[in-house]
Amino acid sequence: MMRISGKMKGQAMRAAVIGGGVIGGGWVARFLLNGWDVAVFDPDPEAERKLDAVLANARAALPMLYERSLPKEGRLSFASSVAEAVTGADWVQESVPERLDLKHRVLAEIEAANAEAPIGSSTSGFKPSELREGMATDASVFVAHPFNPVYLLPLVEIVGGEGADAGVIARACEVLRGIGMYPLVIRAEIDAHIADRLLEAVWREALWLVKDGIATTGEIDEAIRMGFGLRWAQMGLFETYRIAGGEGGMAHFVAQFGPCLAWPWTKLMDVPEMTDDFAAEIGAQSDAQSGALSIRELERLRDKNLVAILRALKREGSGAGRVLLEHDATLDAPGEGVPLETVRRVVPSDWTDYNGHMNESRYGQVFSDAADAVMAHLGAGPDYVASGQSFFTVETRISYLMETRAGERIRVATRVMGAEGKKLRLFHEMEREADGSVLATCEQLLVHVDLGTRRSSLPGPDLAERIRALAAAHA
Ligand SMILES: NC(=O)C1=CN([C@@H]2O[C@H](COP(=O)(O)OP(=O)(O)OC[C@H]3O[C@@H](n4cnc5c(N)ncnc54)[C@H](O)[C@@H]3O)[C@@H](O)[C@H]2O)C=CC1
Ligand SMILES: C[N+](C)(C)CC(=O)CC(=O)[O-]
Repeated sequence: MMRISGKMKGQAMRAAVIGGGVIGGGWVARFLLNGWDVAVFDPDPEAERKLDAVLANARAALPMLYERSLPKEGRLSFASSVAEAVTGADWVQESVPERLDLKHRVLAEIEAANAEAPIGSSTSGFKPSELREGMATDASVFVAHPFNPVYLLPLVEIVGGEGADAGVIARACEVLRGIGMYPLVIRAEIDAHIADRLLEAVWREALWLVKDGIATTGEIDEAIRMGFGLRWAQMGLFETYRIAGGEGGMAHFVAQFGPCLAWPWTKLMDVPEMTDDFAAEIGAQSDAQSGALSIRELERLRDKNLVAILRALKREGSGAGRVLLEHDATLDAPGEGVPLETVRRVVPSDWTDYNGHMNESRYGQVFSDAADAVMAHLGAGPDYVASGQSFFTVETRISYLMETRAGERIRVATRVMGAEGKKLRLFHEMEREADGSVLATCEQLLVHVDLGTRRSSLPGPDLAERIRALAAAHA
């Protein structure tokens, strides 16, 4: 009977990743950057070098998604066998190539060395019942199918299949949420789960379009990224089509476009034969389209775009942006020490401008966030605002001392410099975490406000006393 470790917050959790290729490497990054220790086993002598490249990309991208710091990065180790990697692990993620005989062999080795940890398989297409065929116990492996790049995209399709332990699936989902992912539990096992079934239909049609000489690989990509690809990222398929039905919604959409399903718009199950010539033609078109950049360069471009898209979705709380907001809320908030630490984060790339450094408007945001953290520390956070009282900033003076670049970790230390009646004076210092250099300072004057009258007002005696105590501590 498998279980998930009952370790408490603060205790290092350990994942074992078996197979450190494209997907295994992504899992390693996702776990490590969320504070888990990770042991990897991969017989490829180049595995460590390749993993380093994936990790460098992940470190440059994932932390930018958050308004708070991710936990301290975990420790990475390379094991010399499956058994060594999985012994004592709290989670095992199998990510070896998509061959059932190989998966059976590796899963049996995992099970022999660790009969307790849940074993997620990254398989794109195999059903859990197929994976379990070679195993001694009944339900120790389930499908945990991620999407590339695993360190940025939240979706993991979870398929337990018949006989899976519902409690373990529920706990597995909790673990995945803890590392910022979105587990989608699929109720029935089918070949290729949900998403790859959809993707394969699109892939088949795209191959036909190339094969029939209708479109090149580049034209097909433009058809996706200039139009429906953008829609899919934020509303998916059904919600998008509901809107496409106008005020009549889905009913009108189905009435209008339902008959098209019977027309020869698609070739579906008719698969173009992948002859050597056809494979070479696709390869040549793809080289002409994207060959100017190396795969690593393309990965970095992809990651930058994904970070920007995800951060835009986060602003609206839509789609994957909602997952990010929820994960942000679980990360440790600053708000300790004298002076008070009020911001700790990474500078996202969309905060930089044509001069290649953080734009001045973003300093305003950082210091505004710092003031919010002071308010929360004083017990004047969102609940206080909802009760009809708040602070307004009436004056800000920022000194830009050094350049701040994308990807840098910054922290803000804040002192209460004075508190007289309705007025609260703050002084913020923004530092580069790596060397403690002061990058900018900010003097801020806030005034306590009654949100009912929208005029300045004295804070109540309890808040006034907390402000006085903090000012005294910072004097
Ligand atoms: N590439 C993709 O877009 C996606 C792949 N997947 C699934 O993830 C799994 C892995 O696929 P990729 O990472 O793309 O393949 P890959 O070829 O990039 O990586 C597989 C890795 O497994 C290693 N390996 C081979 N035999 C091994 C063994 N006995 N023990 C440990 N490691 C071994 C290889 O050296 C290689 O580094 C497959 O099941 C695939 O279906 C899932 C989502 C997306
Ligand atoms: C091509 N693929 C079947 C391996 C793709 C996936 O499984 C998911 C993805 O990341 O597209």
